[in-house]
Amino acid sequence: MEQSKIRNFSIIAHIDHGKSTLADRILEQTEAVAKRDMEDQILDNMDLERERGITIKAHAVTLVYRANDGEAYTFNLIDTPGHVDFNYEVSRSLAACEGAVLVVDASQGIEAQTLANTYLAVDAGLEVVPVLNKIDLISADPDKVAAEIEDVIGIPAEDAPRISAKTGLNIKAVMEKIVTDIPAPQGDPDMPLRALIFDSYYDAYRGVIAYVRIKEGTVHPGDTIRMMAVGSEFTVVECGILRATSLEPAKSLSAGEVGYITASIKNVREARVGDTITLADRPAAEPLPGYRAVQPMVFCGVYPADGAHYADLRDALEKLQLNDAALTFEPETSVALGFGFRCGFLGLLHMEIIQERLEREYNLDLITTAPSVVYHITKTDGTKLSIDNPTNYPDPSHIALAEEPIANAHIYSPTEFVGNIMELCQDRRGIFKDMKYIDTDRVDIHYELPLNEIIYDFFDALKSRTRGYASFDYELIGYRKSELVKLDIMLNGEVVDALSFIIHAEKAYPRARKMVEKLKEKIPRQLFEVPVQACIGGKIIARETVKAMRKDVLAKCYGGDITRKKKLLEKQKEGKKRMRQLGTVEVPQEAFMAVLKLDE
Ligand SMILES: Nc1nc2c(ncn2[C@@H]2O[C@H](COP(=O)(O)OP(=O)(O)OP(=O)(O)O)[C@@H](O)[C@H]2O)c(=O)[nH]1
Repeated sequence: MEQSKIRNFSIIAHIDHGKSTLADRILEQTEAVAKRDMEDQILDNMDLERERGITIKAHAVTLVYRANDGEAYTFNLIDTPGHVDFNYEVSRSLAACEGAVLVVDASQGIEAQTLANTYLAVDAGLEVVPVLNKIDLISADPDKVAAEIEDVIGIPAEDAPRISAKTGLNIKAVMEKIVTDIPAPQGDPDMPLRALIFDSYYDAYRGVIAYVRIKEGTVHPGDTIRMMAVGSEFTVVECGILRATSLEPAKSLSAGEVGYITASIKNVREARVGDTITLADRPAAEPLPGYRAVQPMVFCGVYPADGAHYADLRDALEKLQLNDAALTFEPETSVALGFGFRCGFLGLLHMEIIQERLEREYNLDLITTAPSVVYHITKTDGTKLSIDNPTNYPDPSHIALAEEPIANAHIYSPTEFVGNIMELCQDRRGIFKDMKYIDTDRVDIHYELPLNEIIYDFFDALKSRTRGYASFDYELIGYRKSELVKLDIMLNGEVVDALSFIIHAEKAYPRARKMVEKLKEKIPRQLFEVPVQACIGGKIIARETVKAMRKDVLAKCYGGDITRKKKLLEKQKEGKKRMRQLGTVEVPQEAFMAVLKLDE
């Protein structure tokens, strides 16, 4: 294929600004899919994605567009996820392109991820083509938003296409811009192969399907390829082009092209996003820049509600991991919850998605423990530890230095909420850095926030304090010394390990208070009195008591209606299944959930 007729691009946007809708329209207008096959948001093919209306994994598709100049152009459209948890995937997708279409909602203006994603694109050296979307809305103000793009981002936007992805208005203008403004790829097809893996997924029949951008060289079926970072080698079974609803085999893929490679690879870990593929017998000297193994940032314990389902949970996690190199898990045991797994995630959204998929697709009932970040501990004897599980937190007398991860956070909001936002950030131990005006009525507030203050419910709290108007973006900047303590919860005098967590000393008391109150509320009365206590290193800092009483479900059942009695007893039994016997105390699953979401 002639390189001058190829355009490789991504669409980037803040969440909900219309990226997927625009992709659909482009697919429709290039007739990549017959109208009748056109399902809304065809690129978002995971059920959960469609339901939540977010894009989780990056996808790609090859299209043919006949431009006004009469020529046929090959468009490789690479979709990117819009959420911060998946930033690494965004930047790898961008590295596969020469340009990015920046979609900005003309009724909302620039938001946190508009800027974060634009910076990623600019860093990757891409040509950014701005597009003003949703001009069908009465509240749209394209002139103002165009000015905002010029002022804040610094790219010309006066002739940016003004479109409605929903109604299909002006989509052609976007496609012409792609042809005229985005450079064609360059790269020598005769050089040693260098192909960037920007996405991969596991298919039960073919093994891993690696989505690649060929930067230099050529690859054919039968070639022996080597993954430069991982080091493993495979024989190419098939390569080809990504059509909207199918994979189309080709004789070869060469420099400038985007496509897929299959090579009987058994696990996505062998074909990691960001790795460079080369040929084993004629390897490239250097891999493409920027590969890094993604590190999980948030950890939690995941346990089957019914211990008998442990093996099912393991199978499900293994299956999910085939497709998700960022998910980690290892067996863990808890006195309270039995056998389960310590799982690592990129962030909270990633964690929620995995939990939901486990429950939904694998029909598992789960109990999860409070999410934790990774703390760095230096012990008095000099050993350094990374702690992601409160259970492994050393005795305070052995700790010389405790450090926690810190994030750079940017919050974009209308000016009227600045007070509320600052109050929230201050309350979350934030350090104010600066505040910039985006335009007369919106600001960019920059804070340094401890990651463990973000992972609980920061986003929800931010939304409720700003009536949903604020947007938020963060990146990890490093570790900082902190006063940390491990807070334990005791029921009837016994520590429930699954409820322990690590927290800043200043926050420990109010949190302990709330937890014991919540537990008191959620734990049903038992045959005996149950003290609920919170303690730090054996010192009790809060206490409540669950009074003794047995709930007699038959109390209201007068007379001799045996079927009704049976029904009630059955119901009680059902409820019990969801109870956990913790030492001598029965705790409903609900109680675990409740203490994780204290603000509700
Ligand atoms: N009125 C109007 N609504 C639009 C337009 N484009 C998209 N929308 C709506 O905006 C919402 C978000 O659109 P999506 O395309 O899912 O947004 P997205 O940017 O892909 O979101 P993520 O996949 O989460 O990143 C949907 O409800 C769309 O129907 C438009 O031009 N006009």
